[in-house]
Amino acid sequence: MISVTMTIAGSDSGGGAGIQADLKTFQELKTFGTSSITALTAQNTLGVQDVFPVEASFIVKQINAILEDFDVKAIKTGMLFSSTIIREVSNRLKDTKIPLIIDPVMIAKGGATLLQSDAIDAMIQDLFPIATIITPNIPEAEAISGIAIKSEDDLQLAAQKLLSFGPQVVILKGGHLSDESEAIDRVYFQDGTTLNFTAKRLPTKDTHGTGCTFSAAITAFIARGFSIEDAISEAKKYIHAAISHGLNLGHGHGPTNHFAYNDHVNKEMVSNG
Ligand SMILES: Nc1ncnc2c1ncn2[C@@H]1O[C@H](COP(=O)(O)OP(=O)(O)OP(=O)(O)O)[C@@H](O)[C@H]1O
Ligand SMILES: Cc1ncc(CO)c(N)n1
Repeated sequence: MISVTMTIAGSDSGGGAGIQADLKTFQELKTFGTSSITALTAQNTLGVQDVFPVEASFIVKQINAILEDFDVKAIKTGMLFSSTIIREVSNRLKDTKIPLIIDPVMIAKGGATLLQSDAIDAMIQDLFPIATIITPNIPEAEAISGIAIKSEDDLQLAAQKLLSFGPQVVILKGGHLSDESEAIDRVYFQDGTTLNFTAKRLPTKDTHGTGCTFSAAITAFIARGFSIEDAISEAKKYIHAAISHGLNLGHGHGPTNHFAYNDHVNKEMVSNG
C-alpha cells in the first residue's frame, strides 16, 4: 500500500518552495502527500511580496483531520512563522511517535522573514526534542546555536549544540558555505557517528525551494521504510538531479525540476523501496 506523508508548511504561490515543493516531491517519490498550511505567501522567483499566517488553532484542525483519517508514516515541517504556531504544532505532534523531519525555515532567498525572531526559542524548546531529523542550512544553524560558523571546527561545535537540543540527527546543509566546489551535507547522530554526503556544487541561480525539496525527499523515503542514512543519500540524489536539470522559469531564483530524479536517476529504486 502507498505510504502517506504529511507536510506542515507555508504555501508558495510561485510553486517552487513550501507546500507546493513538498507535495511535488512526495508525489514523485510515490507517496500520498497531505498538508496542513501554516501561512499563505504571495511569492514568486523574485521574492516574497506578503505573508498571511493561518490561525494556530486552524493549523491544528488540519493536522487533526489528517491524523484521524490516515496512517501517516512521516511528517515534515517547513515555514512555521510564529512561536504560537510552533507551540500548538509540537503539542499536537508530541505523542504521535511518527518520524518528524524539521526544516527550520527562517529567511527566504530574497531576505523575507518566514520565522519571527522570537520564535527560535520555541523551536528549540518544543520542536527539537521531538524531532527525528533537523535540516538547518549554515545561517539557520548559526542563528539557532548562537555559534558563528567559519571553519570545520565551528561546524562541529554548532552541530553538538544542535544535538544537545534533542533531535536524533542533525543535517548541516553546506549549500551556503562560500567558495566550495562541492555541496557537502554533514550528518551528525546522537551516538557520535558522523557522515558526509557530497555532490558537485552546480553553478546556477535556480535554487528556489532546494531546502524544502531536500527535507521533503528525506520524509518520503523515511515514510517508505528507508533507513535514515539511505533516505538522506537518496534525497541528495533527488535534489541534485532537480537542480542540475533546472527548468529556467521566472525572472529570479528559478525553481528546480521535480521530474529529473525519475527521468534521469531512478531506475528501479522507487519500485523496490
Ligand atoms: N548549487 C548547488 N549545487 C548542488 N547542490 C546544492 C546547491 N545548492 C544547494 N544544494 C543542495 O541542496 C540541498 C538543500 O540545501 P540548501 O542549503 O540550498 O538549503 P536551504 O538554504 O535551506 O534552501 P532554501 O533557500 O530553499 O530554504 C542540500 O543537499 C545542498 O547541499
Ligand atoms: C512558503 C515558503 N516556505 C519555505 C521557503 C524557503 O525556501 C519559501 N521561500 N517559502
